[in-house]
Amino acid sequence: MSAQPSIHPAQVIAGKVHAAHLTDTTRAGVARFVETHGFPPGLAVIQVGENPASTIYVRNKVRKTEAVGMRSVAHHLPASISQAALLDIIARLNADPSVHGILVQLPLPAHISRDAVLDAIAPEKDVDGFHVANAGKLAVGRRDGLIPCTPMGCLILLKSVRKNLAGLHAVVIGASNIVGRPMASLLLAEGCTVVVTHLKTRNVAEETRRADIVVVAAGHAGLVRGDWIRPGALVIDVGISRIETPQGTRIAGDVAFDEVAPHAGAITPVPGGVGPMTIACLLHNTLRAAQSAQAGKQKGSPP
Ligand SMILES: Nc1nc2c(c(=O)[nH]1)N[C@@H](CN(C=O)c1ccc(C(=O)N[C@@H](CCC(=O)O)C(=O)O)cc1)CN2
Ligand SMILES: [Mg+2]
Repeated sequence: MSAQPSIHPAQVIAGKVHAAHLTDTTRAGVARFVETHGFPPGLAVIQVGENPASTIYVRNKVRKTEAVGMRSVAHHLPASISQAALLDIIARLNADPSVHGILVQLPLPAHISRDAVLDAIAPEKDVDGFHVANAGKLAVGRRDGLIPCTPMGCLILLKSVRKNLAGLHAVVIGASNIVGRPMASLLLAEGCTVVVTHLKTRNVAEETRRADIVVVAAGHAGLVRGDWIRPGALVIDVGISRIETPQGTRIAGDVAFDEVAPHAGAITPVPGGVGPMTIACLLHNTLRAAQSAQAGKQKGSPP
């Protein structure tokens, strides 16, 4: 009998199921919070302009925030709003004790500085984890900051298939502040050897072929091909692109799923993989921010 190549279909990681579990845990935590303090955690969501994808994500965030028993405050602002007026709204939310989390949906219109807006959010209310203070804490290995939701979701999914990631070789494709860089910091904190590839990397496939873990956040549909992946590797696909096909629009990830799945040990699908974890982690961060705010008050209150 001739030897057959050892091809085992990958475990498909059900992000939706993991997101539902995390959301259940948050819902229970919110109930305990309300019982203890007599009011719910509050999340303010700011959307600027009419980006259709943002409208869907914001609507989902509001719905899911309320579904776990938290209070949601939505601000939908015109695309023409000035940066100063937006900063003013953020300042008011920073000062509002009933608001524990604040997020500004990205992308922002071109006339507004993303960094100026994100850094205006009080770091302890920055439930996206994008403020430079939270990014800095993560980068230096501190655990007391708020962690960006998508990379946190990726890590939870990775650990659902392999508890101990120490010593593994991880390759992150994409160096954005929202996914790639914080993902690299989280993997480093888990004990991985981490390579971050980006637009200027000469041969990305050469890097991924060595990897036990590949996290792809490139925004380039189907970038990662079957022969980029070493047998048994864990593959996390953060990409979401809308592709026009003769059958209509379809959502595609950055990984050519049908080619990669036969080689991978485990792989996330798109849709239904990382995406649902992003909002579940946002709710988790909001509860955590509310708990920290209350603990801070108790510490600071007179005996
Ligand atoms: N302030 C922020 N802005 C943006 C973030 C963010 O975390 N904070 N991330 C993305 C958008 N995003 C949440 O805001 C987000 C993207 C995708 C999903 C999701 O569940 N995707 C589904 C597919 C849904 C579809 O498009 O049809 C999936 O992958 O299964 C949730 C949240 C950019 N902006
Ligand atoms: Mg396999």
